[in-house]
Amino acid sequence: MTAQESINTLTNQKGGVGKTTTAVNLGVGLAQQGKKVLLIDADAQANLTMALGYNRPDDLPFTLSTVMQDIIDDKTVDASQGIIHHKEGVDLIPSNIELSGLEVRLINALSRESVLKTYVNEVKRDYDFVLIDCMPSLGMITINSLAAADSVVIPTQPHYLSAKGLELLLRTVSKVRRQINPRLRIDGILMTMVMPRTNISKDIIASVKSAYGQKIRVFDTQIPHSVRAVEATAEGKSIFAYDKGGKVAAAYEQFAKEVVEIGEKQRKQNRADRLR
Ligand SMILES: Nc1ncnc2c1ncn2[C@@H]1O[C@H](COP(=O)(O)OP(=O)(O)OP(=O)(O)O)[C@@H](O)[C@H]1O
Ligand SMILES: [Mg+2]
Repeated sequence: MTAQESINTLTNQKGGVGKTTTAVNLGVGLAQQGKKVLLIDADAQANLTMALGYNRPDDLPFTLSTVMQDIIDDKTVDASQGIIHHKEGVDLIPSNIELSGLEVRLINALSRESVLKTYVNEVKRDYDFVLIDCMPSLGMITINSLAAADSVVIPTQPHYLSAKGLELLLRTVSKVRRQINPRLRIDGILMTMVMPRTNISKDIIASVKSAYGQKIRVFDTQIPHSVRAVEATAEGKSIFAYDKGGKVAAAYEQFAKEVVEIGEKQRKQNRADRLR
């Protein structure tokens, strides 16, 4: 497999829907499929950084805000500096609270939408997948993530799915596509924390499929609700390291395979389009 399969951003401006949990477990799941994966923590809350066991992100000397600030200041960036090689087989650009200050500084920066893209372009050749974990907002850093990405994965808790919220996100993606990043695709909606036996989950998933299924894929994989997922994060481990035989690990393994498959189909499609 060639490098640079895909740069995916996990976005939903709704908080607590499973973006970070999906970034960790999709990332490690892809690494277990033999892919080289870089995880980028694009949230000042640093949940992704902490979910991988770095409990004191504010002590880290080198984070996403360091590189992005260097790019804004037009300094040369040593792209590999500060990348953490994690023992579960993924690489990580961590984050900390300093990223919240950057949100404001970006407003006056030159090419303010493409600072993260400049960085990703430097590092992506070393990876098959770059996964960007967004914060729950549609601010400048999230716009930077959408500008840097090839595609968007939208984790959604069926319980909280708000049609209005999804519309806003889809409008933002369309706007980014028109104005900044024409190649941006939506890979699909991932149902997280699903309680399979409850009617509310079933009804909401069915209504999402009927409302959006024509335009947007709803991934076949659904991530079940389980306290194991919460415990794994608290321990600073992926679900594969924490509860390998459990249903959440099985679901994220299946999701990683689904993402690889979709990527392969997409590349075939891109090649066919180029030949046309
Ligand atoms: N499959 C699951 N089953 C049960 N709880 C889960 C599951 N996935 C995630 N959680 C828990 O739900 C909470 C929110 O998850 P997570 O932090 O991944 O969401 P997020 O979208 O990244 O949140 P934010 O918007 O704050 O960045 C966390 O406490 C997490 O441990
Ligand atoms: Mg998060």
